[in-house]
Amino acid sequence: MKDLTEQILQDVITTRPQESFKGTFGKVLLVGGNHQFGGAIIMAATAAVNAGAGLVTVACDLVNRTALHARLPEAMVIDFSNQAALLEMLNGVDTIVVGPGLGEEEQSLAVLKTVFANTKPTQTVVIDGSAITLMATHQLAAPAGHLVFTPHQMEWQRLSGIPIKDQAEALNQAAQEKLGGTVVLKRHHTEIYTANGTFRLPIGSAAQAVGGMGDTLAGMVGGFCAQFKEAGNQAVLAAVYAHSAIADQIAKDQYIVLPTQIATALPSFMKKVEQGPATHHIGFLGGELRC
Ligand SMILES: NC(=O)C1=CN([C@@H]2O[C@H](COP(=O)(O)OP(=O)(O)OC[C@H]3O[C@@H](n4cnc5c(N)ncnc54)[C@H](OP(=O)(O)O)[C@@H]3O)[C@@H](O)[C@H]2O)[C@@H](O)CC1
Ligand SMILES: Nc1ncnc2c1ncn2[C@@H]1O[C@H](COP(=O)(O)OP(=O)(O)O)[C@@H](O)[C@H]1O
Ligand SMILES: [Mg+2]
Repeated sequence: MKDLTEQILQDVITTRPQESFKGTFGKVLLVGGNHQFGGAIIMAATAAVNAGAGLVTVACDLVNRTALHARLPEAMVIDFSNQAALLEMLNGVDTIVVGPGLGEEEQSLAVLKTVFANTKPTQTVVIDGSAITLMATHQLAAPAGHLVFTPHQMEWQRLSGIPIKDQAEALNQAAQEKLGGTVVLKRHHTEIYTANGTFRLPIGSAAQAVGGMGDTLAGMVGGFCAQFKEAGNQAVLAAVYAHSAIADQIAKDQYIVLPTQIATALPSFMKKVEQGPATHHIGFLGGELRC
């Protein structure tokens, strides 16, 4: 297993081409946020927007619409129970993030089945939270697309059948190969299982053990995959690294890190990476963050 380094940020977060428009940087659809877990999809969508996705739409329970718009007017919103609207959005985006706050009710399952039946091989599909649990409990086949699973250890137990205490590299790698796609196994020192090897995140801390931290990561992964398409899987690795690098910065002054602070800090963090380590005395991750 190879430790990720800051270099992954330099490799992926490059200067935007000036001859461009919002479509250049990818269209993301985030599906989740039922009547109970609206905060999850708001956090994920905020992370996707702040990570630089060109155009972001949320499909959720409309009870969350006002809150979403009040927090994030950059995002558009559709009703996740409106089949026609959902199909149209699924057809028009590059990247789909499904699961944050989706819940495990009948309605959640129906929405997930619609998503899984209508993705395309060219799309990136980030499968998080409730979507992983529903996939496991209802034995749903994986959808078409470049798949990125982002389970925490219990979600990985549900999906892979490997008990948490047995989640070691060889078993996890075998389960990833069977499943296809990339697996971001979230834990202290998150592990990323890919078709091209296994990586370990050497940074991050217990200050991140706050509800919504994974929802934020899922949105960041979606945003990075949409914007940095050519980077492929490297974009996933960069999102995972940036998420905890920002958290470590904030944790220098705070006992806990709020997930929303990570999203807020993202644009300035990415600018520092773009400028490169040479412009800073103690490395670009040593600079001040706005959050
Ligand atoms: N503000 C919002 O709207 C928020 C909405 N959210 C949304 O809620 C939905 C459900 O997601 P979930 O992760 O909260 O619940 P679930 O999948 O049942 O897992 C919890 C169970 O697994 C166990 N467990 C063992 N190891 C673990 C580990 N390493 N990491 C985590 N858990 C671990 C754990 O053990 P326990 O804590 O009881 O000891 C417990 O028994 C999902 O859609 C998500 O997006 C949340 O993001 C919160 C903020
Ligand atoms: N002790 C810890 N050390 C490092 N990272 C942690 C720790 N606890 C939680 N995290 C990170 O926080 C996130 C938690 O994800 P998840 O459980 O899905 O949160 P939620 O569903 O509440 O948004 C993951 O990225 C995980 O790696
Ligand atoms: Mg989660």
